[in-house]
Amino acid sequence: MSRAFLIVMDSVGIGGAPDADRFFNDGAPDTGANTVGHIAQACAEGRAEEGRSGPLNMPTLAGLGLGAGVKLASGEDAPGLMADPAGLWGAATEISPGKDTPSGHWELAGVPVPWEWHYFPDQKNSFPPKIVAKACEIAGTEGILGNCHASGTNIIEELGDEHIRTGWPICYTSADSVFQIAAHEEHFGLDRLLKLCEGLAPTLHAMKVGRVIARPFIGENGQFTRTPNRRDYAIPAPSPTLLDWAYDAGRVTHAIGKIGDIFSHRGITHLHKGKGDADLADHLIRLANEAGEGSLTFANFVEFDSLYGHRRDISGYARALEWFDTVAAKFLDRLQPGDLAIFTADHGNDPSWRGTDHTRERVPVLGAGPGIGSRSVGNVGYVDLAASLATHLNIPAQGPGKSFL
Ligand SMILES: O=P(O)(O)O[C@H]1O[C@H](CO)[C@@H](O)[C@H]1O
Ligand SMILES: [Mn+2]
Ligand SMILES: [Mn+2]
Repeated sequence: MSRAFLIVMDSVGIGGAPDADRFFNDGAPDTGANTVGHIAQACAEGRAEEGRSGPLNMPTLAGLGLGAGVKLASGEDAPGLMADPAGLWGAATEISPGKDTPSGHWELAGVPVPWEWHYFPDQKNSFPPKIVAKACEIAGTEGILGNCHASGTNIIEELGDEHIRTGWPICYTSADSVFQIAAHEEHFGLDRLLKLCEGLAPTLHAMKVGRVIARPFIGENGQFTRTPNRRDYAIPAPSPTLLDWAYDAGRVTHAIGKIGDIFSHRGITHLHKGKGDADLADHLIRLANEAGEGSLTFANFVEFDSLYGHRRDISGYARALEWFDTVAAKFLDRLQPGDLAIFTADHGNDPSWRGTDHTRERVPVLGAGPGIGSRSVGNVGYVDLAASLATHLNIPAQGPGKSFL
């Protein structure tokens, strides 16, 4: 028996998606977007100097083959990361018709999305009247605020005071298939916000809206901050995923961070959450020491995406990558003979790109563990990660993936 770890660095794409021309930011295609490549280039050119300095410094993940993966996926150089790979390395391509978190994670877990998501139009009154009416009915309010595409941090700054005055929830969406509700934890109430999201979810899921997301915030007088009590209510995956395969085979499955929400809490025996990625890193490192034989640990580190990608903050994203690299080193040091850990991502979110939405990209495949050795797996599919981890764990896989082990 051996252990498996699947670690998703949310939005850490490496460019080169063959269908990037079918995905958009601000109405223009994502062709050419490259999260890691463009951050590395900005760092090398001195354009990412806030709170850090110089070329992107990621010795551990670059050592496994991150820079080589960027080159393979996109043909571009990633200055500072072009070490000779010492791990199992490659690039993975998504086929699901969405560049969002559930699509990416489900496909990495072996299940491509078989349907088209419903997206709300980028216009005044993005939401149909029946959805607005349902939100009002559950919330017990005369109306909603927002009803448009927005950045979550901007909209609470704009509408936070009005929300406190009227008591109306702030409902907004983005280029993703999401219905997001921002509300004040004290004035509106956190429980009331969660009940509102939970109550709306079945109707929105029936329309193939991927997630209803609670976005609680605190503060007063135009000064508002979001709290860690975000909660995602996602449509269940259409068929059993890697988590279910492991669970059904009697294995222990550890979910770190958002994984529980993304998989509607299916196939999970242990949930490990935290206030931020630093807490999640502690969980990951602890589980490298403690996870039992035959277990699967599936982690998501969200702050690359939520704090820096959507905010188009290149320095911040670079700081997060450099910090995470030190976490990866501590984690890898604790792996045991027979273990396999794969670092990957769910989509891109190039902080140098136009707009504020995700970017369609390939993602890295970086496999490591004592005895795993160095080899290119080439260009694989997202689903092949699930098949490979199933092979490693010696459990039956389902769906279209092929193991690269
Ligand atoms: O701007 P915020 O609220 O962070 O929203 C972002 O977070 C959502 C879910 O990950 C994305 O769809 C994007 O809109
Ligand atoms: Mn994501
Ligand atoms: Mn995102």
